[in-house]
Amino acid sequence: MYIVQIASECAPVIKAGGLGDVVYGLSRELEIQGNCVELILPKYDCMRYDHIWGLHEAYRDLWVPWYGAAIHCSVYCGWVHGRVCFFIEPHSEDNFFNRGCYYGCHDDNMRFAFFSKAALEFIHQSNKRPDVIHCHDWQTGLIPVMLYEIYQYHGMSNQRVCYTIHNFKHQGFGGCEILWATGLSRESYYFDPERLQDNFNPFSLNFMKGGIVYSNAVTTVSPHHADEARYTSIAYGLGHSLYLAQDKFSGVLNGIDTDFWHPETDRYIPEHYTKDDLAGKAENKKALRERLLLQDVDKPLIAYIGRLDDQKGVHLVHHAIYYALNKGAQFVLLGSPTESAIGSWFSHEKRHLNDNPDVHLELSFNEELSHLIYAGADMIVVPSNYEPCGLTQMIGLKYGTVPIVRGVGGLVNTVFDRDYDNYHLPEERNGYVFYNTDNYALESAMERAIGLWYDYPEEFEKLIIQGMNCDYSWKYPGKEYLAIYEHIRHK
Ligand SMILES: Nc1ncnc2c1ncn2[C@@H]1O[C@H](COP(=O)(O)OP(=O)(O)O[C@H]2O[C@H](CO)[C@@H](O)[C@H](O)[C@H]2O)[C@@H](O)[C@H]1O
Repeated sequence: MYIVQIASECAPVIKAGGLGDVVYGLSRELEIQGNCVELILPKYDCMRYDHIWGLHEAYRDLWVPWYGAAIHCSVYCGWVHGRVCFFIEPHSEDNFFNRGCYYGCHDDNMRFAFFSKAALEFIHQSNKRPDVIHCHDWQTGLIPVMLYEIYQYHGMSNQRVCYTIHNFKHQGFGGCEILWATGLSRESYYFDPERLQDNFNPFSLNFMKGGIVYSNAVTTVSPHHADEARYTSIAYGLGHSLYLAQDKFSGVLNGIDTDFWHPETDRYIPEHYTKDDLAGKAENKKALRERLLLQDVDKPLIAYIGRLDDQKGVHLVHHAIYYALNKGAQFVLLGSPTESAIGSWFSHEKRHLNDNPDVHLELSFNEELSHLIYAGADMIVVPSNYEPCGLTQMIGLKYGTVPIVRGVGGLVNTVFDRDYDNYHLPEERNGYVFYNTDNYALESAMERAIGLWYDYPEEFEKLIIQGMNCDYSWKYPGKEYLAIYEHIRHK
């Protein structure tokens, strides 16, 4: 099958969070399973060019219709760790992708509406005719809309769209300017509850709703989160749209790319190790302590890695730091704040804890350091308010780092409480789970984990190995996506 992935991120060249990992990892797996896969991405000025091989101009004159005129674009092609990627570079005063950031601009909706239009225009003009176009999150929600309403009349009537929602919180909104810019035009047609009109604000168009309404298949990134989206308010107002789309909506658990995330081959960690010989893990713990100037003592090391965002339960992340220190553990945090208030809060904590030899807070995005933390820590906390899938617990498991998670979203599908899980045999359990959002709930799980580490080290090691035995690779999710593609292709 010929599949084109269109997204705003692809790890490691463009990565703000888990979306990038998924776009890369899924693409690689689909190729391994015998398919032809290409990716279309924006050409940001700040992406990691050192991860692109053979970048060259592949298509010089792509004119993309925009506001009744057209914007001139170049399309570059290069290989990102083996994946063929096309990067779209517009030449206009808007400077859509030369902003020194991926997201967070006042005109993000216009930037990604343009990217969506340009991606379709590129497919159209270069005569690519993929069987399936797979788009991701709000940034590409307009692709199935434009495909169905415009491009199918220009020789693209056989293309089918699978649309994956990684986070319902960010949906992409805009007014009639989006319609005029993209050439969709007809205001009264799109400002309709059955099309793009937002379910709560009648004066707004909703990109993600467009993705749900117009795609042939809609997925989110774990089965449990699909249920949450259907039956709770976590779909942020899109519950009714999902209800209407119920026949094409499902949850497919993400995987992790076990070529990139593997303690036996990881290029960023000083010592490799396996589940049969964990000595290397202890060496990585030492190296991590050295790098972050933590004291080398007989204490467990607990980590948090992720965006510092309300979604991630930052109040519990904060509490976890102090609770760990009180209970005789060390704590390392690697977090990228998504709001200035959260950034200031954690910067304040960082200064406050600066001289403590048992804690380090790193407030930045650092891919290399994240690998060393996964390899060197004993436990990883994921106390999210909601979590569509969550990759850090799966990466943690692969590296023998015991997850302590809140039982929501994909965390429910991947972490099974050592002491209380009713559905898995003791030898299949791999971590600790708590449910409430208060400090006591978190403490109940952390206390059990730290207690096991101190009092029953052999039992703790058994838990590590059980976690390393879990297979959260892309092998099975890749097959599930292929089954979805096959299904929509023949419809
Ligand atoms: N400061 C930092 N430095 C280095 N690396 C960092 C980092 N902060 C995060 N990362 C890395 O980014 C990824 C984050 O994965 P998450 O599952 O937490 O995704 P996120 O919430 O961004 O995305 C959304 O999409 C993904 C993918 O579908 C879902 O799993 C998730 O639930 C949903 O919220 C991991 O690879 C992690 O190591």
